[in-house]
Amino acid sequence: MEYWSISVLSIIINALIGYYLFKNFNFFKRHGIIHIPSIPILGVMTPIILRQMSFVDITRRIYNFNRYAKYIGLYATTEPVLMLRDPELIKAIIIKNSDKFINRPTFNNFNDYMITQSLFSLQNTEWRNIRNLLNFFFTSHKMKTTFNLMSKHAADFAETISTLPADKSYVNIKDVFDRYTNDVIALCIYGMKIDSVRDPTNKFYVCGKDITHMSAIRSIKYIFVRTFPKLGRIFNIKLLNNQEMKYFESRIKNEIAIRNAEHVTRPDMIQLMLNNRGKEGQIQLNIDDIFAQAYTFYFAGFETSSSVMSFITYKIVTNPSVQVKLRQEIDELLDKLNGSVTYEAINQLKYLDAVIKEALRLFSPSVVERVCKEAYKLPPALPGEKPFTIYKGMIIWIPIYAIHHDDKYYDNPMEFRPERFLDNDHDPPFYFPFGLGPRICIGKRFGLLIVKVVLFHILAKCELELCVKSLPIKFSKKHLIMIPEDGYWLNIQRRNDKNPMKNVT
Ligand code: HEM
Repeated sequence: MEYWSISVLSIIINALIGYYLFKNFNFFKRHGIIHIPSIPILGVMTPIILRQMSFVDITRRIYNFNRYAKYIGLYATTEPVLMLRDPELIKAIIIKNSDKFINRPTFNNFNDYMITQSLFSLQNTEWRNIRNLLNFFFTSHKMKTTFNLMSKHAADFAETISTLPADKSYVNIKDVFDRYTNDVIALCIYGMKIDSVRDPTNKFYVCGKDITHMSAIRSIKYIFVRTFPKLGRIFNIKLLNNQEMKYFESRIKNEIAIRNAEHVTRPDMIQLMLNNRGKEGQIQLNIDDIFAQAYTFYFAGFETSSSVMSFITYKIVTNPSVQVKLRQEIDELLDKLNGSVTYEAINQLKYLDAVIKEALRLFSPSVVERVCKEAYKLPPALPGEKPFTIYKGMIIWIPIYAIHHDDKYYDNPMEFRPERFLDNDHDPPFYFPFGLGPRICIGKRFGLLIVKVVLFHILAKCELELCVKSLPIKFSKKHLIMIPEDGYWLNIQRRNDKNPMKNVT
């Protein structure tokens, strides 16, 4: 090819790339919408990519950009996104008009089956059918059965950590809770007995931890595929294509094969999906679909629950009067029940419930996302401005964390004060740590139970204290979700005061 034709071709390619990268950049200015300034291409994700700021802090900065705006524009990389600030508008969109905002931004462009087929990513009728099927696992009736499995496991776990030798009693509680959560999810959702607390190199745990870990490289791939879906397809970029994923997949599929061969049934979620096979009019899932959902529940439940446990423990240890009150409440219940604990009884522990709710307010997820299915007209963001119509395909963010930290809705929002949730029949109106509308977290009951049960057993048996390695918790700047930066260390001792928990069942 001649020199001049190469030059022309490269000018055209560069112009196309430039157009593609910058075509949206004036979107909000053109529409006269208040928006947070950011640099082109990387947009508000710049501090995440440079690891300067955690994602929750970024969302709070955008939210606080203007205290009076009903919504604020932003560029998440090259994509224009609308962050809704006004709770009434949020409810109108996500609850009253949920049919127009039922889906999350598409993950269809990912090249991993377990991502595209997961309940998290599915859209419209496909999502609704699977959600209806899986909802059954999270009914309160089903949770009672799950409680028995969970409580036995948690009692055993509390016994193990309460008897650590003195030189090992400084523990990284995040690591310990990771293992505990792994084992409980494996038991209650897959029907598999794993003991990664006593067996630190347990392969299922090691692989599970790897495949849920948003490493720097995975986060970059994730942002890249979301920003340039077509290129993601062309280069066949996968997030979960490693040995650990293959091992995890083989363990779940093997469990299914054993059940098929031996006609074994278990009260878990895998069984729920298997039982649907061959039933007329019911959704039929093949083995890959079942695995995709199994993976989703691990991915969605593991880091969230374990981080919440760590954050709550941190708040308990740094507020000793809270630990005393919790212990009193738990001891009184155990006295009353003669050392045995039931699903109904644990759910009556009002102070424990308030501590968990308050911790979930302070450490809630950053945002939930929806994508618009049909044009939707909004009032002006600020008085005197023009109304704006959200277009089909536009992404909206609901900033849970920022709303939970807004002093308009919570007095001294940074303060840990469980009393906010005591003596109220209803949660505060703008409280939604599990999201909202029809796509609210399906695992909410399970997540609350797993946290409640483990705290109950730990506080009944152990004394938690700060240790020389305890540092204030910081959010990781390496992750899109909120997790403590370097774990969290504390000292765990067996309780030696009056303790009715000697023979707890
Ligand atoms: C305890 C901590 C947890 C928190 C704070 C949490 C929070 C959330 C949030 C904010 C969402 C998005 C909701 C929305 O878009 O409106 C979500 C979705 C979801 N969560 Fe959770 N979650 C937790 C535990 C769990 C557990 C234990 C499981 C499973 C065992 C789970 C499974 C899911 C699934 C599958 C979805 C997607 C639901 C759908 O699209 O239909 N979560 N969660």
